[in-house]
Amino acid sequence: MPDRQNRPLVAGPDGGPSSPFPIKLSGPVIKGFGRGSRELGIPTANIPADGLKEYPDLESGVYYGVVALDPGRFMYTSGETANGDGNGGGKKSTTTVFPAVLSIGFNPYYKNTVRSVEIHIMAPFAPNGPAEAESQAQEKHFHKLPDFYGTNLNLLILGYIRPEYDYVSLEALVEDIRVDCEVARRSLARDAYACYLFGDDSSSSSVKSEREWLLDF
Ligand SMILES: Cc1cc2nc3c(=O)[nH]c(=O)nc-3n(C[C@H](O)[C@H](O)[C@H](O)COP(=O)(O)O)c2cc1C
Ligand SMILES: Nc1ncnc2c1ncn2[C@@H]1O[C@H](COP(=O)(O)OP(=O)(O)O)[C@@H](O)[C@H]1O
Ligand SMILES: [Mg+2]
Repeated sequence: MPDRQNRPLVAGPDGGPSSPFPIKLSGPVIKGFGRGSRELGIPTANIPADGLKEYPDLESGVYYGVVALDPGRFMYTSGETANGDGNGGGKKSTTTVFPAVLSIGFNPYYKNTVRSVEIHIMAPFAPNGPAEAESQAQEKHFHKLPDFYGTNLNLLILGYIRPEYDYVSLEALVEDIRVDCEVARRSLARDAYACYLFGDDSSSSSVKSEREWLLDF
């Protein structure tokens, strides 16, 4: 395993997602092994891996992106952020678009035999990006929502962070995931990525259509 001390805190080009991103995956939230919350303190919404068949070359690893949950089953009600709904305020849709970090693969630490897609949904942040203090506060506790098993989830993967690793301890795995959350937040706060979260009027037609897909349930 390479040096995990001095990791870059931003991943992917500043100009926006580049091929093969954005990658679209969706499906109902299913049960995993129950380790995310219980052992790591980091809940991950697992969705079926079938959608990966369309991307046979996609390597296992850790990615960042944006997520929406079917508002017919799950409605986000927290007023934690500056804009509350995470959509930048005053937008047509009230469905929250969340920043997310995810793992695709076999979880080498646990030696799974089946490939899984597991998404940790992070707290929404304001359109001008997470302030340093807000970011540090979020790092202390991983974001927890009420359970939403069975809810349809749409995911746009926007960038790649790192390969999956085995670890010497659970603490080392959790610490790397903490840094992944920071990398995802900083990467998504850049203008060419934040538009997927906030959908401002000046967004390009491709961003608009990808957001339409994201919010279509
Ligand atoms: C951002 C992120 C990065 C992860 N990186 C790794 C990793 O490098 N190696 C690993 O074995 N598991 C990794 N995991 C997966 C965790 O081990 C997994 O979330 C945990 O086993 C929970 O599984 P469960 O949903 O089946 O309960 C990562 C998970 C997340 C959310
Ligand atoms: N921030 C969050 N991100 C993802 N899932 C969350 C979050 N908060 C709560 N959950 C809930 O926790 C479940 C995941 O917990 P986890 O311990 O990983 O269980 P499982 O092994 O069944 O995936 C999700 O399916 C979802 O219902
Ligand atoms: Mg999980």
